[in-house]
Amino acid sequence: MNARPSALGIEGLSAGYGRHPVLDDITLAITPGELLAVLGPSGCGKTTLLRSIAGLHRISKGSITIGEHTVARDASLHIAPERRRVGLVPPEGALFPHLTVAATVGYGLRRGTTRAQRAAATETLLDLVGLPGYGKARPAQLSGGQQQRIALARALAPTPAIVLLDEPFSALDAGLRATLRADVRALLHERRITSVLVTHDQDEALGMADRVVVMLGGKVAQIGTPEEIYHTPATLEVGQFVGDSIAIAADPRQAPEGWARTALGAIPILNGATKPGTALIRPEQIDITPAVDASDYRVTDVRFTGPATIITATSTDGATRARSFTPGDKRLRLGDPVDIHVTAAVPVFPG
Ligand SMILES: Nc1ncnc2c1ncn2[C@@H]1O[C@H](COP(=O)(O)OP(=O)(O)OP(=O)(O)O)[C@@H](O)[C@H]1O
Repeated sequence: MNARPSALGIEGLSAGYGRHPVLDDITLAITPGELLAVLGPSGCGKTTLLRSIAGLHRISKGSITIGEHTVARDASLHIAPERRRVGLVPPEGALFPHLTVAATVGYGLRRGTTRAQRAAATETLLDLVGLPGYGKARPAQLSGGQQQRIALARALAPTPAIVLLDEPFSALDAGLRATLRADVRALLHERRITSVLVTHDQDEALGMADRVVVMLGGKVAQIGTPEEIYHTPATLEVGQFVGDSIAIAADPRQAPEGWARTALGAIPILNGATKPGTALIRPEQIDITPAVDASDYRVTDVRFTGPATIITATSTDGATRARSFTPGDKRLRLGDPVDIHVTAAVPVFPG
């Protein structure tokens, strides 16, 4: 038994729109202070899950528990959003244009506090999100990133049990997105704020979260640490959705134990597969080097990206292609004959 209470527990949750089912039997638990990312392609139901937790969408089956309180059970129990102690940060802040920053953040502070207490608490929150002294500003005077910081301060004001972030950085340009991700992650961790981050951005999910839930087609496909999701995907589908990869036929029969025969030669395998299947290989697990002898592979693309050069090699019959990330310039040119080595043990999936 796990003695640690969950900050959020979801059991057998199903939900949809009218007759259109979206979420199918979702079960997951979040520990206090954890940052969980929900990662999935567009339309898989991420926002519906977040809105169900927030109480903005009625579930049809299962239950949602926040701390010790069950806030939704089947279609029969539905606690109103304002009584769930959740703070929501929507994709583009959705700040009221006519309210000042102080009024926006102060709005969420608990009733019963004096004006002076609210002003002090507001300033503390603005400090926390890196915008001290911005109380008098209005949304139109703020950048997109500043608006998102205010939306976070507003969500944190009533000291919620859980903060839900719905694609909070999607409207920002790349540089600002990276800064804000790092700042928000540090803030949530320092304060041990339990949070759920919905995103379709893999870098964001892997780089920010303590654990990641991969959702495919309304179901939980895998829950794990970013490293587990990336290196030991539960299925070929998860592996192909998260990160770059190539998939090739692999046959562990007629190969030494722990190895499989593939079009790239014998490769080491991870998960003890004994039947023919499909190996999933990441570009950083592939080494492409100038051919020592005659080779069936030629360089078909060289792409410089700054920190790495991406080299693609293709077999002369066109059937097999491998991609490799290599730091710097490997002095390979289009058309060069090459050898391909798989440098790490990789998973093999059935089929
Ligand atoms: N109000 C609605 N009425 C009917 N169907 C809806 C409604 N909102 C969403 N859907 C449908 O539910 C499914 C899941 O939508 P949802 O917004 O939860 O997905 P998502 O994973 O958040 O997608 P995205 O990353 O594009 O925001 C989609 O097929 C969508 O068309």
